[in-house]
Amino acid sequence: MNVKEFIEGIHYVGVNDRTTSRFEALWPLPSGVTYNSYIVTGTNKTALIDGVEISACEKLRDHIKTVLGDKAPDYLVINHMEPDHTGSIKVLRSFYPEMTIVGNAKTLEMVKGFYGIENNLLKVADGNIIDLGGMSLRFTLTPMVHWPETMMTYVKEKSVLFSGDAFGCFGALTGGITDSETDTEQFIPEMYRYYSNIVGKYGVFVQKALAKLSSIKLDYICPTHGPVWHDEIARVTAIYDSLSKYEAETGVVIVYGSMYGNTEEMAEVIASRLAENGIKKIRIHNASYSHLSYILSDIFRYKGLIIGAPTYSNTLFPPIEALLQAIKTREIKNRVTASFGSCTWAPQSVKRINAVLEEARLFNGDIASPQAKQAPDATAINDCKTLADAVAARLLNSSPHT
Ligand SMILES: Cc1cc2nc3c(=O)[nH]c(=O)nc-3n(C[C@H](O)[C@H](O)[C@H](O)COP(=O)(O)O)c2cc1C
Repeated sequence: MNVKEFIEGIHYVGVNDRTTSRFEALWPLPSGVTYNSYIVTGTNKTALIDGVEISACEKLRDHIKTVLGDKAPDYLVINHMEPDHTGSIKVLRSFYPEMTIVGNAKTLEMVKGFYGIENNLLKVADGNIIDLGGMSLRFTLTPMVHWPETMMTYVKEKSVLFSGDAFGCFGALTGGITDSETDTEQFIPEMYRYYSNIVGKYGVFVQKALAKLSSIKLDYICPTHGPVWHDEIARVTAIYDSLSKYEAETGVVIVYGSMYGNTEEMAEVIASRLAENGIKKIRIHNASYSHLSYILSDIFRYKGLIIGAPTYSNTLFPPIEALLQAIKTREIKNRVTASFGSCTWAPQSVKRINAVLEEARLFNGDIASPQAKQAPDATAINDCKTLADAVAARLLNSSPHT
């Protein structure tokens, strides 16, 4: 049972889920996920911060009982309405009818809309404080750090921030609750994947939230997924700062689609030539086999992006079309991009890749796109090498993390 008083007066009461295979019915969960919930105990009142997904509700209730016995929490604070945190609130309400649900104006509208709950609600605004007795909850609105209602809750007396989805990651906990007690290397890649897929579109809003939080003292960050951050606060806030500015490391992601190996051969030539040019961090994805979430995670991480595809029914091979739309949706910026493709009679794939890159403001028109007709011939191979040289030169001449 994951119940632990990790700071005096603050308990972790969250739940591990190792059976749901896809988060939001989209993102694979090879190591599971957590639904984090916390209890803050003051001398007069108690507050449950964030709830859990409906299937985890019974476990959450057991955890609450372990901490509070038969007493009900006085408040349930909702930092984020997404049902992986609120799916349980109707049932929790039936367990604890006297518990007041706390949220901002947008949250409470959603509480009514999703769950039909209209009574015993407390509306809070930016900067409002609830005093629990020796512990206080201060609310900071951080809209669009995922949804419009998202907010964070700060306990000044302990310098603890309940950050909602921000700083969260996929992966169930493996015994330890805080980063001091666990191997965080299992979670950091999953923080990149979580950010890129779930929060990535909202970089501007993450920057606004980071600015709002910059003056407060942070000893613990308690997100809704993954471990509680304490020792590694500087590391995870730097990751968030960098990702939300669309900064990237020197490295190249090559993503390609290929049915019969012709486009794949071009990808291999490009990768070899990049390596000859001194690029070490090269990540290659066959888009029919790598899950989109891992491809996007690498694209957020590395500065170079080279996309290749065959022409398919007079347009683009479908997995690459889907990838391009996902890139566009996330408004990814500041990448060195290039494209390549293959066809048999009428080339369309490169035209389409470049058109979507252009719509996404990611098109570098000065790097030519190699095209193979049937198997790549000497000219196509040579053009792939020229492309790799141009991308490498751009990357090696720009400073890392820009
Ligand atoms: C279902 C299907 C649709 C295709 N549509 C086109 C097309 O519209 N125009 C074209 O020039 N080639 C088309 N091709 C041919 C491929 O683009 C070409 O063979 C290419 O080299 C395949 O690359 P790959 O070996 O990387 O899969 C099609 C091939 C398949 C299997």
